[in-house]
Amino acid sequence: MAEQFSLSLDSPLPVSGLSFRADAISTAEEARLIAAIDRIDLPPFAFQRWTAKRRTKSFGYLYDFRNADFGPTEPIPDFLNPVRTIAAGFAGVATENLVQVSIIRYDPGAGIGWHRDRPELDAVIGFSLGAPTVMRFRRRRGTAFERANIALPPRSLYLLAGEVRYDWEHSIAPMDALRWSVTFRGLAAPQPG
Ligand SMILES: O=C(O)CCC(=O)C(=O)O
Ligand SMILES: [Fe+2]
Repeated sequence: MAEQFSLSLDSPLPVSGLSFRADAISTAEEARLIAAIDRIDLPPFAFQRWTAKRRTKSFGYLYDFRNADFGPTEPIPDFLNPVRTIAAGFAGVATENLVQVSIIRYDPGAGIGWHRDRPELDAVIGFSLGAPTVMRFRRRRGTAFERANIALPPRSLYLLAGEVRYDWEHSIAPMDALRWSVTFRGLAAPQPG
C-alpha cells in the first residue's frame, strides 16, 4: 500500500536529500526577479513533437528535449547573480559550480509531469516566485508508490540532492495561478577513472 506523507513547514523533511528554506529572498527581490524574467522571451517547453503549457528557458547549459542534445548555451544573465550566490550558499557549493539555470513560468493550467531531472547535472536548487504550490514526490516500492509532498511558498528555496534527486520522481500539479521558478543545477562530480 502506498504511504502518504503530508508536510508542514516545521515537520522533518520526509525524503532523504531534500532541504528547504522559507523566505530565502525578500519580497522586493522577488518582484525584481519577476520583472526581469518578464523581459525574457520564454518559449513553451518542447518535448519531441509536443509543446507543454509551461514556458521555459535555460542558461549556462541546455538539455534540448527535442533532440536530446546537451551542451553549453547562452551565459547565465547578471540579474540572477544574487540568487545564484544564495543558492550556492544553501547547497554548500561554490557559486561557479552552479553552471546551469532554468527559468519556468507556469500560467494557469500549466504544471510539470512526473520526472527525474536529467543526470548530466547534479544538485538541483529551486526558488519559487508568485503563487504557492506543492511539489509532489514518489518512488516505486514493489507494485505501489511511496509518496511525499512539500509546500513551496513564494520566496522559498529547496535543494534536491542524493536520494530525492536520483531515486524519487517529482512533479507539480497544474497551477491555478501564476508561478515562476528559478532552478540552478550544479556540475556533477567528476567520475573516477
Ligand atoms: O518549478 C519547479 O520548482 C520545478 C521545476 C522542475 O522540476 C524542473 O525544472 O525540473
Ligand atoms: Fe525537476
